[in-house]
Amino acid sequence: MKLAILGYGKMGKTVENIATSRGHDIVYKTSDDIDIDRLKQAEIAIDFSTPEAAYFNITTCLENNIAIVSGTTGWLNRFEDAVKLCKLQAGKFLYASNFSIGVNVFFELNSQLAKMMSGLKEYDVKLREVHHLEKKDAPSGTAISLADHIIKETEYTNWSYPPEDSKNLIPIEAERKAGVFGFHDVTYNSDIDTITISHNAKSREGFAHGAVVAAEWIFKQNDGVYSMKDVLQLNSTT
Ligand SMILES: NC(=O)C1=CN([C@@H]2O[C@H](COP(=O)(O)OP(=O)(O)OC[C@H]3O[C@@H](n4cnc5c(N)ncnc54)[C@H](O)[C@@H]3O)[C@@H](O)[C@H]2O)C=CC1
Ligand SMILES: O=C(O)C1=N[C@H](C(=O)O)C[C@H](O)C1
Repeated sequence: MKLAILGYGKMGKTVENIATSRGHDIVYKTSDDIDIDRLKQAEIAIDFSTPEAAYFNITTCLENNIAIVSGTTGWLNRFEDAVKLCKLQAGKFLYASNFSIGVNVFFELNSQLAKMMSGLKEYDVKLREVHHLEKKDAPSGTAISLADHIIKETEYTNWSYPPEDSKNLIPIEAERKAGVFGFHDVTYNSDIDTITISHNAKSREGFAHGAVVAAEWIFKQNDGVYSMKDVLQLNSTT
């Protein structure tokens, strides 16, 4: 595939290595405003930019008939607008708060566990995420996805950050620590015991690999808005 990389930072560079090793051509990469003529040389774009830039990058791709895969977090207040534009333009758009296969398995586990815990009123849930010091947004996109998945299965109505002590809200704690690529855990606590599930990323390879696999997958699909669930087709009941 002829690929454009929008956001040539830590993730953009890891994507470049993996995409090149899988035989793709990087025809355009930028860490700044898009040059549309250069973007148009690509068949598909992968965006790992910033919360401020992502929406513009995604919509610019859709307006120019370039399929777009985005993993940028912290811009989702505009997600529905991007979905509308994708449908209007008959484009291809895939978003994931986390592209790693392990985290997508963890998402399924989290939903299953939430379903099991939903009737057990003696337990309270909380989420925790730890990331490297350069991360711009908090809480992480992955933590928000985990909270949204729990909300779907239980009586919790929303999440809180910074964490609030409220029965209806799922508290999310965020910590910034050197060298952490991405750690998430979900804990159910009662007076009797504690149940915790967690995921720890050992590098950025898993995120970048998943994003390139998602780009290869969407390249072969019809127009539409897709998620990693569509790509991975994990064998689950949720
Ligand atoms: N979905 C997933 O699996 C993952 C998502 N992320 C997310 O990806 C994003 C990027 O993460 P990192 O690479 O660690 O950050 P980074 O700060 O290393 O890289 C971001 C790059 O975007 C550039 N940039 C700024 N304005 C731009 C614009 N208008 N157009 C294009 N590029 C622009 C910056 O100069 C920088 O080089 C973050 O939102 C992060 O949360 C990170 C890892 C995995
Ligand atoms: O910024 C990061 O590094 C990461 N961001 C994503 C998020 O916000 O969930 C995914 C991963 O945890 C790494």
